[in-house]
Amino acid sequence: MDVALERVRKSYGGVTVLHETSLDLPSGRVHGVVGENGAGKSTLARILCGAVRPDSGRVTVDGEPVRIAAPRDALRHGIALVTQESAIVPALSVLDNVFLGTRGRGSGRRSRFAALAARTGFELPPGARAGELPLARRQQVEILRALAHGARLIALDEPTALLPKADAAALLGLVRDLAAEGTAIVLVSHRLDEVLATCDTVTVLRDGRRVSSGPAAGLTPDGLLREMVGRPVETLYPDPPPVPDGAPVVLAARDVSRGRAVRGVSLDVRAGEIVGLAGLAGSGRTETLRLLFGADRMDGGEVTVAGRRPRARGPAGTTALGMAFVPESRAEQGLVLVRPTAENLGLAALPARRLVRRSTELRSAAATAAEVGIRGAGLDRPAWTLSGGNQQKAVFGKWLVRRPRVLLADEPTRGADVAAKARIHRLITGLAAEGVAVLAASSEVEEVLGLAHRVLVMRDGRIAGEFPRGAAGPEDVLALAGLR
Ligand SMILES: Nc1ncnc2c1ncn2[C@@H]1O[C@H](COP(=O)(O)OP(=O)(O)OP(=O)(O)O)[C@@H](O)[C@H]1O
Repeated sequence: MDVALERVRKSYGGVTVLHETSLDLPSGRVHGVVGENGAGKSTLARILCGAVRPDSGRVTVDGEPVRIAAPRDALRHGIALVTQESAIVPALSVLDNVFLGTRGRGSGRRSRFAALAARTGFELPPGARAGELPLARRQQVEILRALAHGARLIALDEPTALLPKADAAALLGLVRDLAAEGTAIVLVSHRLDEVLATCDTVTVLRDGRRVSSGPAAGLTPDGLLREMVGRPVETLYPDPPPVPDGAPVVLAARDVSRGRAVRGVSLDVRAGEIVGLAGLAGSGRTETLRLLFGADRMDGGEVTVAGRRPRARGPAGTTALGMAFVPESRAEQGLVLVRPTAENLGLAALPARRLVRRSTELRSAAATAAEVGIRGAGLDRPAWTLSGGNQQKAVFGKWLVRRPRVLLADEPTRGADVAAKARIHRLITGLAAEGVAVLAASSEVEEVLGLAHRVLVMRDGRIAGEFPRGAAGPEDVLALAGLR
């Protein structure tokens, strides 16, 4: 089955976000789509899968135009989209999500599920509530769903953004296998090296225009980056500013525990220090940050900020002491997507000033948006109209307004393009230079090593060890993390 986009165009409120763009997506091929945050990659993928209707242009299957008005129609034509912000039904089981909308019930489904799991290597509990799975695993549910529906074209929007290298490599291996069996794949990613290693062809989008499209062979990450941005970019991670001698401990955790996920974590972060939290998926990184912030209740242990215990339970108590938290899932926990971006940027400041003048809010939001480099439709538009990478910048911006004392960040650069990533790193080191204590977790070991003064490695809910800056490479960290 050969799918093609023919001269599709999309605009919102008079702003064209995708100019007439055509793409051929033949079966058995992996087609990469790259571009800066907001370039139009997700819009393209959503048009293909019926989640967005183009203003003009069409989708054809084997040369015949098809009517795709909704994701349901796309699935009927064998086209499925797997996004970063998961489209699963949280209250349903994994099994029910995978077979949602297909015929057949009962034991037949169980054995088909087992077959799909074996084929993909995904170890998913069929009876678990899908909403309880971590984000990276929910995406696996979506991939199984696409396969269960017999999809012949699967578009994957940043499928490796939350995966450590080994898991990312396994997923990309699966992508190649599916292509070898005849499935057409669209791969949207900011990891240019993996795009080049996995794709047969690559299309570069810039400001909603296709600037190039051709075989991946012969392309380099640097060359792609130049085409993406059309100007020189700063991509080097800055060295963190040195921590002054005698800088006081700001964030202290003692024996923090919750079930089997976090088992007696103790750590100190000093003013101006950036501490990285590394570990494999499921090692307890995300859970530890959530406990420190009070997003989940601890079974035992103590958290203090500058020696003081929170006076109220939960985030109310920790934010009052100056803690800020950039969560893993911006859509669920980071932003109120239906509200304007300006309001989101003012959110964290709310308890301090209960009544906000609209003009003050907009002015303050504009300053923050410029500081973090948000690009998109106006600040008065709902936050969901921002592209993924720009939403991530907004989550960051929201906390800058408050000038926190402690910043907890889980996957701080998820979905950010290469330039935006460097920008977020500069923001983090800038906060550290002002004396903020930073604890940042990432599934990307290189990122933690590049950013932090010191890296704590988690394994099975415990801190397995620690490396000062420059003392370890990615392999050392992964070995301590328990990578086989
Ligand atoms: N419903 C909408 N209303 C207004 N603007 C929108 C809407 N949806 C998308 N946009 C705008 O369209 C542009 C392209 O967004 P898109 O999500 O396709 O970018 P992207 O290349 O996928 O970016 P990222 O790498 O950040 O995910 C952005 O400027 C975005 O703000």
